[in-house]
Amino acid sequence: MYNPIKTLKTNTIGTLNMLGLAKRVGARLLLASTSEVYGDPEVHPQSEDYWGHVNPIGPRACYDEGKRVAETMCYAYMKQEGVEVRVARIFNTFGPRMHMNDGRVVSNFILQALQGEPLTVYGSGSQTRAFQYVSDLVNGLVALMNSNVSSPVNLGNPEEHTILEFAQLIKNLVGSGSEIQFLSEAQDDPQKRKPDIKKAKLMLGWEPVVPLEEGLNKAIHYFRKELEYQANNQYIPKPKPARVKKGRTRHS
Ligand SMILES: O=C(O)[C@H]1O[C@H](OP(=O)(O)OP(=O)(O)OC[C@H]2O[C@@H](n3ccc(=O)[nH]c3=O)[C@H](O)[C@@H]2O)[C@H](O)[C@@H](O)[C@@H]1O
Repeated sequence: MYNPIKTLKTNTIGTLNMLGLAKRVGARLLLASTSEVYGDPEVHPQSEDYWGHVNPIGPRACYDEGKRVAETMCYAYMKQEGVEVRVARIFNTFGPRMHMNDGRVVSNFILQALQGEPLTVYGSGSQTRAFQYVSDLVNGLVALMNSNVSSPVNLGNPEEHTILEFAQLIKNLVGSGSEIQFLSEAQDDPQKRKPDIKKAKLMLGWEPVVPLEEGLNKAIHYFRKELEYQANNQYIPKPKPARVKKGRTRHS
């Protein structure tokens, strides 16, 4: 994490401030929680009743533990002060208008493929993720806020891929000649992640509808236009460098 103290303050003090405000004005509060509360999960797929597997002192802890305590605070305010809370556990999400340089895998791979740079895979690429398109998430959040479900709900697309498959898919969709470059694995990187969305289906009547390739094509289109625009303005964004330990680099 780029700034662990700021991440912790936002998740803890920020959530506390918002809960205080919600109590004062009688508002319903939506917590944008995360699949990261499950850590590097030993249960697969992850359902809401799984308590998770988080390293409390690792490099991701500021985010994982920050979100976990944010959830704890929501339920303390609900119980003690009657604040209405809705808690969405959001799984990996992408789409147009996502930040081009925040270092996440979708933005990195698309930028790298469009710029003819190597696609940087951390570790062997056998770790998995399931990616949801942003409009599906927004519909899920609206359904959750309009529901009477106060317990946490997973919002994600259960279509799971390895990161290496994902790199190849993006290369193909972009039509890029980029090579795939293997870098050292990121510390405490969750090895598997896939949402169990039975609860959202049953209680919200929600499920994702946008196929992965369709969503990726929209994101690629957006990134291409942004690059063109920024090239005309003399600014070429670069993918954020690998947030990994120094190590041996392999090429495929
Ligand atoms: O959606 C979620 O649940 C969480 O997902 C992400 O965390 P992460 O799954 O680690 O997302 P990425 O940083 O995009 O990484 C996904 C995978 O791709 C790998 N990766 C990432 C970037 C890259 O250039 N190459 C690469 O192989 C990572 O090691 C990881 O295995 C976000 O960083 C969190 O904010 C969010 O809460």
